[in-house]
Amino acid sequence: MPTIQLDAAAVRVPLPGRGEREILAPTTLTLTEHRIGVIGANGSGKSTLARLLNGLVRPSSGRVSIGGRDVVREGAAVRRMVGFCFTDPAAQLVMPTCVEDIELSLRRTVKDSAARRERALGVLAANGLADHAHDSVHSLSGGQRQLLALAGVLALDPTIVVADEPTTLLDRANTRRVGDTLFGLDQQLVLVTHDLELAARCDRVLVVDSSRVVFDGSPRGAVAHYTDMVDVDG
Ligand SMILES: Nc1ncnc2c1ncn2[C@@H]1O[C@H](COP(=O)(O)OP(=O)(O)OP(=O)(O)O)[C@@H](O)[C@H]1O
Repeated sequence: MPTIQLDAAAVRVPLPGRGEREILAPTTLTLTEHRIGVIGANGSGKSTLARLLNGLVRPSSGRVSIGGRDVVREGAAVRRMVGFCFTDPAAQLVMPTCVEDIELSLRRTVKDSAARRERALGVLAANGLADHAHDSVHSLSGGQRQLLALAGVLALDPTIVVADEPTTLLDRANTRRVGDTLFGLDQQLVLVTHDLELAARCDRVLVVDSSRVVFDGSPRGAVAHYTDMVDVDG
């Protein structure tokens, strides 16, 4: 698996007229496991940590590298390596039909339009969406929409998939479907989630609280740490 490296990476945002606020404290991590979970309360800094990994957020200080490539200096190369899946697939799905949406993902990598259509249909089939190729994106269920957004990310053959709460908007059956797809991937997975069952399927889990990683270890230890924290805080 590629090495995800954070060296004292911190994120600060300006507070108008009041200096700065640290939304991620200096964080040092070396992540090489296949499946890495990130759990923690709302607003704790999980998305900020996830977004650092493909340059959607830049470190204010410190350094982040993916497979030895710096996310700031080699941003384009890193974005090719790291596919990012958002909580709300609407953030990613912009074309009228499913096949056109996958074609949009492929526009830079497959120049010939007939080859692009064929490849897009193959990607849909591989993700259980073959029957919906020519359907409107809006006619899909929430789970199918999330699978389509994920298919668009996978079409680009990333070496790492970062998924930021991809099941938060889904019911239990669709959570299981999307979870099974994510955990069936050969690629390295960084999964931000509120679903402790999904977190338990990871190889290593980080717990984030008040802008810092407060636990880093086994899924069992992480879930126990997190539930203790919630119980203490009420
Ligand atoms: N660009 C920004 N400017 C100002 N504040 C920000 C910015 N980005 C994030 N924040 C704040 O930083 C904190 C951490 O946000 P983040 O989205 O990383 O949390 P999270 O753990 O992913 O939360 P959730 O589970 O609700 O998605 C929040 O209080 C958020 O409002």
